[in-house]
Amino acid sequence: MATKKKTVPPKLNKFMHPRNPYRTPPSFKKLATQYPEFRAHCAYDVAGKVHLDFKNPDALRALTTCLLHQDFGLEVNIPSDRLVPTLPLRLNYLLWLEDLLFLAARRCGSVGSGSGEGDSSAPPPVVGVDIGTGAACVYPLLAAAHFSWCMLATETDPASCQSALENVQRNGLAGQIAVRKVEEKTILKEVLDLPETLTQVSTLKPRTGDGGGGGKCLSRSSLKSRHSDSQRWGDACSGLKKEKEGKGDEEDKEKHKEGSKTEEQEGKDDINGKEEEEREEAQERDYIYDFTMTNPPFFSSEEEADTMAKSKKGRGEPNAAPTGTALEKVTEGGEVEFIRQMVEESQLLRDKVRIFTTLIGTKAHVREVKRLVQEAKPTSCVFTEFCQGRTMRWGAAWTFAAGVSLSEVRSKKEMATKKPIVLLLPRTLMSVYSVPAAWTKVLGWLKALKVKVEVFKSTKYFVSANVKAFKLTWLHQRRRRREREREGHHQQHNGKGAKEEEKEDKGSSSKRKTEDEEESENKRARIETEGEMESETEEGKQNMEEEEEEELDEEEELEEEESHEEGRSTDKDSQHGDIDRRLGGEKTNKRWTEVPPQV
Ligand SMILES: C[S@@+](CC[C@H](N)C(=O)[O-])C[C@H]1O[C@@H](n2cnc3c(N)ncnc32)[C@H](O)[C@@H]1O
Repeated sequence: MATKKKTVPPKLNKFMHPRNPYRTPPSFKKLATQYPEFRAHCAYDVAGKVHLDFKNPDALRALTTCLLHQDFGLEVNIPSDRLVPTLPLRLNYLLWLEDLLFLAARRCGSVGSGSGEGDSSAPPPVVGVDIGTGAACVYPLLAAAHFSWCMLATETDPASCQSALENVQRNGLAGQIAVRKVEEKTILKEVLDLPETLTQVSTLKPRTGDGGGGGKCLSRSSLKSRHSDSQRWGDACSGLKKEKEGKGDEEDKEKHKEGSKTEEQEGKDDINGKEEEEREEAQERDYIYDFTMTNPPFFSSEEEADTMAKSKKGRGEPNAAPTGTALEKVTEGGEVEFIRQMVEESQLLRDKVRIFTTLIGTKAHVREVKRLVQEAKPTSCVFTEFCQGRTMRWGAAWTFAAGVSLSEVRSKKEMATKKPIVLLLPRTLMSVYSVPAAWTKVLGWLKALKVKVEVFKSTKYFVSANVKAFKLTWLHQRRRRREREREGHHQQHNGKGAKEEEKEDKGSSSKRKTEDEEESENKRARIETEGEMESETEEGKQNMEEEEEEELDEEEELEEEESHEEGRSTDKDSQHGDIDRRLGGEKTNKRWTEVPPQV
């Protein structure tokens, strides 16, 4: 009897964050040699290849704790009845945050609003908040060890809170990470604003010297240089590469000052005036927290958690064991309700927190979260996807800070899906063929079209701007093209015989089918990507929603990647899945070359 072939979804590692060290999977062989507790869960085949039993929660726990030790110098204890965090996803989220922070630093002065205590010349450290840190305290520990950020970690579950605290102390990071037990209904407002919390946070500072991950204080200035270096590994922030080519901000500023005002500069000044004002306003504001992050409990009830864990969704049995308790997985109203409350509270804390973020566990919730975030009317918001192994997660970030456009941070997947449009201006259009001259030309055209232009940065070498269309002329493009084609076809048809027409029809229908398939593929890619969406005008928003609705109607439910952890999913994370198939020291040795040098 023929057995049904199991569909294996494609691996998404190439879309992992460019600086994620686990883009190249770790060597199990090496890990097994170094860590007996990991070796205890390994089996060797005749070729000497190491296999891990992903269905065994203890094996998953050993993998995570050994990697945390090997790669970040962290000693972490994960209680046997608590969630085992997978590291590739955790790093993807943190690295995305780093990109957002860099953007905020570039756009509105200092990032790092916590204490710069003791040394008045030292730039203030980055201070972040992890809501629902879990027993491992994984995000704060990685944030402290690898990025040198200071963290406030909150947790409702007393046992997890105690375990988190012990993990922090075990790693000598109590001066850099504060852990607070909070009440269930508390998310942001009731904890971030408390005088006790503020006192606690004001004493935090990055550990001097080289922490586990080798990080040093990642303040505003170091964020800048870290990112310049990191461009060698990838272009997480659009436009940054070109900025580098522009030989740095300072030099540009000087040149700007020195030169007399040219025609081009006057054109720019118009737009940049408002931008400057916004930037100054943002600089004046003193944020206590640079960001908040959370991996919210996902389910609304234990029954839902069970059903989801058992649901195969056409992907076969879970490859890895679900870990975590109901306490960690369930919250009243589920993930969306948790995020709704957080968004609501973020409006009250707009002057205390620079960037709010959340992880979204399933694609089905992304649209609702977008709506919630946009309704809060942030100055900017962005949505992204986190790809690792065969698992996808989504992220949302929003800010009320002036002059920050979060959508400048693009995910690799989005960049790969959306091809850039390249237009070359003919030399004959300008007497001087330079970037400023070209920009003046383009700006003239855009003004004539009454298009809204927001300039992010303008130098001698490049201009980065956000251009918002006056109205959505591209909507229903496909339908319109079809109509045009049909009209043309009818006109032709009048002068042709029936046989000839039939022949043609066959040809065009197969061609149409291929076009349809192609279009559908593109849409699928677009929907899967769910790229960033800036706050738009009301009309824009509505149109965008219509467009999305159309896409979703046509595509129906896209298969979602879900992870083993928290019982959310059926598929393994790359950390737990890919790696056993890729052994060998060479790849492993190369792994860390993907991480930019610590600043
Ligand atoms: C899905 S787990 C995430 C744990 C960890 N951050 C991680 O990513 O591995 C969610 C955690 O949030 C905690 N939690 C639930 N509601 C909370 C709230 N209102 N404030 C703080 N923590 C909460 C749960 O106890 C649980 O530990």
